Amino acid sequence: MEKAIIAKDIVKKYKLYNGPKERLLDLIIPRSYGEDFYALSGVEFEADKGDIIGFVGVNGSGKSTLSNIIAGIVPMTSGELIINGQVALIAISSGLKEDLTGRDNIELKLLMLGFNKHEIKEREPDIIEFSELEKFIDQPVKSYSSGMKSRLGFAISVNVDPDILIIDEALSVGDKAFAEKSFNKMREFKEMGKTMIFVSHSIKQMKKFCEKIVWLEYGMVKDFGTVDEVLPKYEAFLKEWKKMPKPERKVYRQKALDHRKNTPIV
Ligand SMILES: Nc1ncnc2c1ncn2[C@@H]1O[C@H](COP(=O)(O)OP(=O)(O)OP(=O)(O)O)[C@@H](O)[C@H]1O
Repeated sequence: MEKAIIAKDIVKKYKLYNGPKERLLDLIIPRSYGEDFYALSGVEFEADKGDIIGFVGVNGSGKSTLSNIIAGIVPMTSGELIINGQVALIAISSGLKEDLTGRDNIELKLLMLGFNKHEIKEREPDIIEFSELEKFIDQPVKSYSSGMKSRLGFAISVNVDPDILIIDEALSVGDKAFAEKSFNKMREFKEMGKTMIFVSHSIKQMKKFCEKIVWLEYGMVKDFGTVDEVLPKYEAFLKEWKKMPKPERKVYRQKALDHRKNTPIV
């Protein structure tokens, strides 16, 4: 089976500062201030061409960081990432320029992807129609609701015909009818053999749509396998997690982080 994504030992390190002064001082005197924080460490998974993979995990587990690294928006600190094909990421307001109008955003995004003026004019009406933003398309994006931004982002991304489509929570905002239309579009993509990564807190959507699951926990892969293998375990965990009082969650988190400390990071 041809691979669309191979991720090996992906690490993303951020530096956390106590305020802007520390950040500035760290710039002037390198490595003088700030604390290392690993948003991802040792992340590994593979996607075959045509796979639909769900990223799950509680808040802050690293789903968006991993999505952004795969989309080339955020650089990784270390690791190896092989991507076969063009990637499009749809996240709430991802990559939209707030001061530009919806139409300008469409044109800019397509220009950046290498489409010429003629091709842009040809695709624009389909994008506007799909987004259902006809009345607002010449208004600045900063006046849009998060649902409207998500619709514009979705309409652009599916119309540029990517090989790998990442949808990060973009269908959790906005109306049900648009989400249904988007799911139909995604089913079309699936039939065309495109690879998709779907990030959502909705187990129902995961079951409906995904074939494989990457379960992230504090920046590490807790489990990777088929939906039938991984989702029941994740659901059982979530049930316990929701019942867990805060101090217990802290202990759980610490155990996971200690485990990571004992796992060498290359
Ligand atoms: N630019 C940044 N600087 C410092 N820390 C960051 C940065 N971006 C993300 N993080 C941290 O990295 C961790 C992973 O964040 P990420 O947004 O990837 O998680 P997530 O699983 O997508 O969470 P959610 O479900 O809440 O969207 C979090 O602890 C977050 O605070």
